[in-house]
Amino acid sequence: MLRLGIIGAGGIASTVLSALSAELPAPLRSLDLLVRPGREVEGEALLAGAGGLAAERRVHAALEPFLAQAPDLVLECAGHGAVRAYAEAVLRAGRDLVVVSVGALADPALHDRLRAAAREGGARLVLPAGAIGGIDVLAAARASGLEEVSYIGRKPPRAWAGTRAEGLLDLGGLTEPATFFEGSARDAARDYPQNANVAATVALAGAGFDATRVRLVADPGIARNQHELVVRSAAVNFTIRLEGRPSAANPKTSLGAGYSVAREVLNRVAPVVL
Ligand SMILES: NC(=O)C1=CN([C@@H]2O[C@H](COP(=O)(O)OP(=O)(O)OC[C@H]3O[C@@H](n4cnc5c(N)ncnc54)[C@H](OP(=O)(O)O)[C@@H]3O)[C@@H](O)[C@H]2O)C=CC1
Ligand SMILES: O=C([O-])CC(=O)C(=O)O
Repeated sequence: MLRLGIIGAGGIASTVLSALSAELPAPLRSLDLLVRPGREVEGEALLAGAGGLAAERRVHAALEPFLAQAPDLVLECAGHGAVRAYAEAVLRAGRDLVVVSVGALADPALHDRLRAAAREGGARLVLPAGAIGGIDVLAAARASGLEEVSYIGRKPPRAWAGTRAEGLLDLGGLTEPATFFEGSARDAARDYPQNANVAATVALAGAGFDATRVRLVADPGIARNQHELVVRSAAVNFTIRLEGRPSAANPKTSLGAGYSVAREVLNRVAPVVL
C-alpha cells in the first residue's frame, strides 16, 4: 500500500485525485498534501472529496512535517516555484518525485542539483508526459539520431491571459491566430512557466532545450489546447497533434496533464507497467 504525497491543491491535484479514485485497485495507505501557509482550507476541501482514497489524510503547510510522513512517492502539482522550493529536499530525503512543472528544469543549475539530489538520496525524479504525447517514440528514437524536433502550442486567447503574451498581443481583440513566440524550448519554458512545460518535456526526451524549436500561438478559433509535435529522426518520422480539453480550474492547463500524473501512480502499484 502506497503512502502518497502531493504538493499543490489546484486543478492538476484535483484531476489526479479523481483519476485515482476511479482507477486505484486498493486504497492508499496515506495521503498527505503540502499547501502554502494560509491555504490549508483549500487543502482540506480537496481531501474531503477524496474520502475513499485513504483512511489517513493530512494537510501540511511546511515541508518538514510533510516529509516526516515518509511518502513513497511525491507528486509536484504546483508550479515552477514549488520545484525550486521543494524538489531537491524531497529527493535528498530519498522520496521518489514526479515533477509536472518540467519547465523548471530549463534552469541548468537546478536541473544539475536535482540530478545530484536524486543520486545521493537514492531516489528517482520522474517526468511524466503531461499534456503531450509521443514522448515514448521520441525518447526511443533519440539513440538513432534526431534531425528535427519542433513543438507548436496553440491555445485559446484566455489561456494566455496573465502571461508575457498579454504584452505582445491584444488577446481580447484577436480575430485570427497569432504567433507570439518562436524560439528554443529553453526560452519558451522560462518565459511561459504555466504554458510551456510540455516544450521542456519534449526537449528532455529528445534534442535538448536549445535544439528543440517551439512556436506558441493564441488562436481565437479554437476551444481546446492543441499540441503538435513534429519529429524527424534516422529511425522514425512522426507528427502528432493532440486536442486537450482545458481544465475547469485553470484554462492554461489541459485536463490530460493530471491524468498523465495519475498514471505514474497507477504504474507504481500495478503488476504490469504500461
Ligand atoms: N507537464 C505538463 O503537461 C503541464 C504542467 N503544468 C504545470 O503544473 C502546474 C500546476 O498546474 P494547475 O494545477 O493547473 O495549476 P493551479 O493554479 O490550478 O494549481 C496550482 C496549485 O499549486 C499551489 N502552489 C503553487 N506554489 C506552491 C508552493 N510553493 N507550495 C505549495 N503549493 C503551491 C497553488 O496554490 P496558490 O493558489 O496558493 O498559488 C495551487 O493550489 C503549472 O503551474 C505548471 O507548472 C501545467 C500544465 C501542463
Ligand atoms: O496543459 C497544457 O496544455 C500544457 C501546459 O500548460 C504546459 O505545458 O505547461
